[in-house]
Amino acid sequence: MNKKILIVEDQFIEANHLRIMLQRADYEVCSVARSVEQAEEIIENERPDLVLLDIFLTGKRTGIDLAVQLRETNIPFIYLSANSNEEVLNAAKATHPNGFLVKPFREKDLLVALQIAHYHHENGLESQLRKETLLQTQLANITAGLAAWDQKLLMTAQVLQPFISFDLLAVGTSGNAGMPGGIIYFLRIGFNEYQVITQDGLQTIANLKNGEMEALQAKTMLAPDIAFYNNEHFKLVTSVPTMRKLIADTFGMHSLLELPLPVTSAHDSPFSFSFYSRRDDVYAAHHRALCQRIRPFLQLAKRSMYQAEPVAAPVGHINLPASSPNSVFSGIIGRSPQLTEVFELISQVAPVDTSVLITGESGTGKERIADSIHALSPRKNQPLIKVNCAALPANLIESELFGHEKGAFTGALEKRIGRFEQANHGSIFLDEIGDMPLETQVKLLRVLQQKEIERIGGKAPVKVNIRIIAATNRNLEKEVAEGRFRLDLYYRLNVFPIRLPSLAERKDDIPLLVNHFVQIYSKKTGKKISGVSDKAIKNLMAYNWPGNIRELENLIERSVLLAKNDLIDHIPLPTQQSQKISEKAEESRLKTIFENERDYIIEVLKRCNGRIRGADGAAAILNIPPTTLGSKMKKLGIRRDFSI
Ligand SMILES: Nc1ncnc2c1ncn2[C@@H]1O[C@H](COP(=O)(O)OP(=O)(O)OP(=O)(O)O)[C@@H](O)[C@H]1O
Repeated sequence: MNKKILIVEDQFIEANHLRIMLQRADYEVCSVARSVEQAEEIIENERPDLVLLDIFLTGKRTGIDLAVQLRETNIPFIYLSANSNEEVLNAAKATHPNGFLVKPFREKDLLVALQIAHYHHENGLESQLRKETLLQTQLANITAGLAAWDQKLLMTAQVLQPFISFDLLAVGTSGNAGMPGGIIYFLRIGFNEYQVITQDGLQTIANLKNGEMEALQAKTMLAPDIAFYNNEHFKLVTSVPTMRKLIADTFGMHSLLELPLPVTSAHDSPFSFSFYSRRDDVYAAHHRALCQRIRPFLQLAKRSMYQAEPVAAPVGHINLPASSPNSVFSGIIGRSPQLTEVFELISQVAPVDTSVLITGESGTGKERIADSIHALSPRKNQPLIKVNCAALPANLIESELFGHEKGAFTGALEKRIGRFEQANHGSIFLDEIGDMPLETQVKLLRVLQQKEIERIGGKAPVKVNIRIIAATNRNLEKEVAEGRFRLDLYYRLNVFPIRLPSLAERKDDIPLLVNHFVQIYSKKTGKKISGVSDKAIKNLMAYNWPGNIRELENLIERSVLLAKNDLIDHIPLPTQQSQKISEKAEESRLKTIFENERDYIIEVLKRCNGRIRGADGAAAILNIPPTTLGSKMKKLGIRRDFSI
């Protein structure tokens, strides 16, 4: 059956042109809307399979306003816009479009974008369904199991987390009709690690007197049905003294999703799951829809808990050791909520073959994340081939990636198997994908679409079965807007984006990281260093880490090398401030080889305007190959814009 497309475009000529292109490709154009209002009416009557959506339309509302509704009703859409302004792109991106075409575009671009959008939509739906079936099975297994009720609750919290992300889950009954423990709280303290807090425990943490909590509970009216509260709504529901306000204030929560279970008999008391998140604007209509679908399973789980052997209610707050998938991420140090979120994304995406795009500043650990995605995937016993797209010379990149036949070009003395073929049945990590030349991008797109490669000089394409993990520290939307990165490739790669927070965004992880690196480098150097003083840690926490974890690691390595005592009590930081204050002192201080090398490379890069390759590039002046310069810059934490 032909797919039904709705065009939302207020320019008559453009809309007509689109209609012709679509009909030529056998799509059915159900209508053309000039405003959001018209589009809403058509969507209600026709339910198109996909919407092509201009951003600026006749009337007050924009395509971005309509996109929010399309997302909620699960209709895929592609933006069409002439406006490449970054702010608009960011607002559009926040609505998770299935594609973005920058006007003017070619017929070919439109057709590829449509194919990609359908592919993503269908795959997204399919994998969502698969995951949800798994969730239902897990809930049914918990229900049928023999664990005590508090264990069952903990297991329920754990299996819900990937679907409804929460920092605190309050679950239970305020009526206390036979349910031991009343309400119990699960505070997330790590990936799959929860602190279990009883009502007594909460009273202690919140510093309440006897009777005060009961008074708050009595004033807390549960919503009659599933409801979520973000932003202003959240402020409103937490403005009056109730349990919601108590939890929001005590734990710094900003969003709430409430899932009450239906009361089915006179003996039943109100029982609910309340998911709280520290992030703003987390819960949405799709969470409400999911809650509706899983509610019958939770109802069964609740009954089984009533029947479970009553055990003494836990006193105070206790830690229930959860099975520890943390160990899977053992090389990735950190427990901050920002990193925990990344772990969650990894565990969701690793088992499926979806392409992953890891973004984040240089030195945030993108390569580590790629390693763990591969290690957690069914391909873990097959190779993970790593390619640094920025370090490959432009004239060799193709033969490096796709291989060549003997004699394919001057100098091709032997047949060469490219990296893609080496990665067959495994994964390929394309680091610095934003630096890939445009001509190679076209070829990569073909690998993604057709799952085959062509060796240079080869006679027939070779089928490959590869999982793609790409990473970049560039802003790819900006690269697309400026014509340096292909939009169709961007959408193919950006199926599952993972953004790694900078170290400055997760400073809570600094003490753990410092400890980790101290241990590594003490072992390497054979020194017995017990740790770093509190004062030094405080200084490290105050610094803003432009070179991220790599910079921290380098600094600790140097401090361990230079340490004279078993406790490192001072770590000199390259802060701009301290540099200014003590410029004189700095002049008289002898620099280390590390600092000298770094400063010299930065100086040369500045003179070459950041150019690395070519006769007047930094590598030629330094008389080293560009690839060596690239790895030195990486090691020394120097970015391409030669800042550190
Ligand atoms: N969470 C972490 N725990 C421990 N070590 C880490 C962590 N994240 C990164 N590292 C270490 O920091 C250094 C930089 O990490 P990595 O090379 O993965 O960064 P990157 O984001 O890929 O950098 P670039 O964009 O420059 O390629 C590596 O030595 C890595 O082992």
